[in-house]
Amino acid sequence: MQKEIRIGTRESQLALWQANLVKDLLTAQGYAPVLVPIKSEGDIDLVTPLYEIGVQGIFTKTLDIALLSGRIDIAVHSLKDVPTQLPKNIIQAAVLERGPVKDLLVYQQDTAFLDKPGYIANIGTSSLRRKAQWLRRYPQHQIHNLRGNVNTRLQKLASELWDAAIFAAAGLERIHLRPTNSVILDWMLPAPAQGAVVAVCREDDAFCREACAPLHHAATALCTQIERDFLRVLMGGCTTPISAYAYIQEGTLHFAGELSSLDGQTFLETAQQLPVAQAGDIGKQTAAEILAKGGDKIVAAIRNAKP
Ligand SMILES: NCc1[nH]cc(CCC(=O)O)c1CC(=O)O
Repeated sequence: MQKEIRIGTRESQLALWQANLVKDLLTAQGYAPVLVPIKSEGDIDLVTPLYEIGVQGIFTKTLDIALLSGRIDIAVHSLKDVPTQLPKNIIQAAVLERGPVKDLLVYQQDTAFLDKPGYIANIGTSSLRRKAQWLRRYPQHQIHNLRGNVNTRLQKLASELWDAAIFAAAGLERIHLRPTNSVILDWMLPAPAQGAVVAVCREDDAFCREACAPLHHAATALCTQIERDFLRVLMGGCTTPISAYAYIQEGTLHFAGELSSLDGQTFLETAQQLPVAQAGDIGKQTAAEILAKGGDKIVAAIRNAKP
């Protein structure tokens, strides 16, 4: 009999969808995976000192601990939620082929409000990146905080008198919750690694690394690594108005990245195209250039604005 692979996941509908995807792919490879849903960090007795293992991300912390303590063998995450610095002894075992990348506007009535001059629309989002880009395009609009998982955020939008709210298309489309009243925001530059799913495991777990290897999608891994390099060099793992998107078309890697002030009024951006084979360091390089061009001042202002 095959050795069981325990896949740890958060309990939201999207998290379970992602974990089931990994489960199905591993099953197809002949493995015997089982899901281990794990409650959010508040429900767990945290004995292991976090600072010792260097665990950072609020979404990934609990699963990192479960992994390092041997309670699970693999953890599945939205790569967007994973800190750029992984904890010691945790590695990306597989970056899955990317799904929908863009952001999505879910509106209450229609989108006519976008073209009404002077109209002060109410828009829900808690993302600094979405807020900054939205306010640059629609400076008069009012942004409202909208937290929670995609299900609770959709409910909240429906219960508020807001005009619209912004979501990751991947989050809604994957669990078939994209409402008819929605439109892709093609002009909005997504978050680093948006739409990508990662399976992580312990570095010393040769069995799981081998099991996950066929799930790895090299092009997605390269593109998201470039995007996350851009984020890491600019700002580290904090939530920030940093956007980055890389994709490959006919051997050419296209990269766009942006650092914005919180109000969206000041921003520095980069757009690059180069052969895939030469693209590995482009996220790091362009982030360093942006810092040197005054990005350091934008970053300092963002840090100081934080409570
Ligand atoms: N920040 C939460 C989060 N993390 C991943 C997704 C959706 C899936 C993805 O972007 O890969 C979402 C929801 C959202 O941003 O609307």
